[in-house]
Amino acid sequence: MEERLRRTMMFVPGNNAGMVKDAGIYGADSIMFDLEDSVSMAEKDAARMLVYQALQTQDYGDSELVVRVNGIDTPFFKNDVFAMVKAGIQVVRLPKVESAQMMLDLVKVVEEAENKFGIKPGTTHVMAAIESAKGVLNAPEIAASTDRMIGLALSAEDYTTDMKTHRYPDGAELEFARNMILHAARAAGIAAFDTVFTNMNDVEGFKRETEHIHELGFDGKSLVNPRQIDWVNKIYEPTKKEIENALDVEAAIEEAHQKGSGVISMNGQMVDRPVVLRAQRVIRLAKASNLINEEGEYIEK
Ligand SMILES: CC(C)(COP(=O)(O)OP(=O)(O)OC[C@H]1O[C@@H](n2cnc3c(N)ncnc32)[C@H](O)[C@@H]1OP(=O)(O)O)[C@@H](O)C(=O)NCCC(=O)NCCSC(=O)C[C@@](O)(CC(=O)O)C(=O)O
Ligand SMILES: [Mg+2]
Repeated sequence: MEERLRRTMMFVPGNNAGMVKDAGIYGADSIMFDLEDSVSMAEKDAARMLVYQALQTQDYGDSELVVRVNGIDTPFFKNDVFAMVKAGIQVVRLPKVESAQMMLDLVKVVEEAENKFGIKPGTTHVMAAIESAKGVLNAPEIAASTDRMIGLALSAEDYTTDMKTHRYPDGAELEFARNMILHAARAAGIAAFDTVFTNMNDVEGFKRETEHIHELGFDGKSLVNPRQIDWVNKIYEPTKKEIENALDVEAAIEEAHQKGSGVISMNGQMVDRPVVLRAQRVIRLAKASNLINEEGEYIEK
């Protein structure tokens, strides 16, 4: 199955009826309804109900639908998971994950809910938000905890609090966590999401951070505002040179396969499986940015 692009995962406060209703119009790769920290204690039940109803009635287009449920140790957790699974959510994001066991406990409840509501077992995927030193150190076992996992996310607001620091413009305080999470995710074959950037007035800071995590190899970022979607997409857009090279690689490997080989030389450059995989990702990103036409050619903008 073709890997899904997950450049932008936008938080939508689950108690904000307007935002929940319109969340589909911005073109986020993933929409993440939040039942946790953006919702006050008094509104937990109302938010769950609002998101449940929206999932039944709204059209969110091609966006992947994710919900951040309340933590496993809260009185809201089980009701959140049951309601969201019943509503057909695609991914349940568990906050403040510190061990593989927490993911297994989540999966047990997801399984119960799938059985209860007659949903095909295994349909609902899960992901973990890493928000503490313990979570970062256990990232490899968390990433590999269950076949339902689609990704790990760094949650820098809680993480920096746990580390007794705060966020700095150069992001040095996050480098270890970023690298651990990225390596754990890649080793398990799942996605890695960088953290939210919450200062809406610092557009340059947001872009600098996104360029950095793009270079490191993150699939994308968690976002708090729709304006951030285009900025991320622009940074993840491949260049004309990268796209043309990827198209040449596809053609060259096709020729190699026809000759019964898995490797070929293209302008003196060896083309083999890893080069092909990179080219395929470039082509997926280019298609998502409308930079390749039906005939598979680069579109000059
Ligand atoms: C930041 C701000 C207040 C700015 O307000 P502003 O008013 O300046 O926004 P404007 O740009 O003016 O809005 C223009 C139009 O977009 C609409 N619109 C805006 N935001 C939208 C949105 N998110 N979804 C859909 N629609 C949206 C809006 O309704 C308006 O629509 P309209 O009136 O029709 O024009 C607002 O965005 C917002 O509330 N964001 C969500 C905050 C949130 O969810 N926080 C919790 C997650 S973090 C966390 O918990 C930390 C973490 O756990 C994270 C981890 O784990 O990763 C960790 O530890 O790190
Ligand atoms: Mg948090």
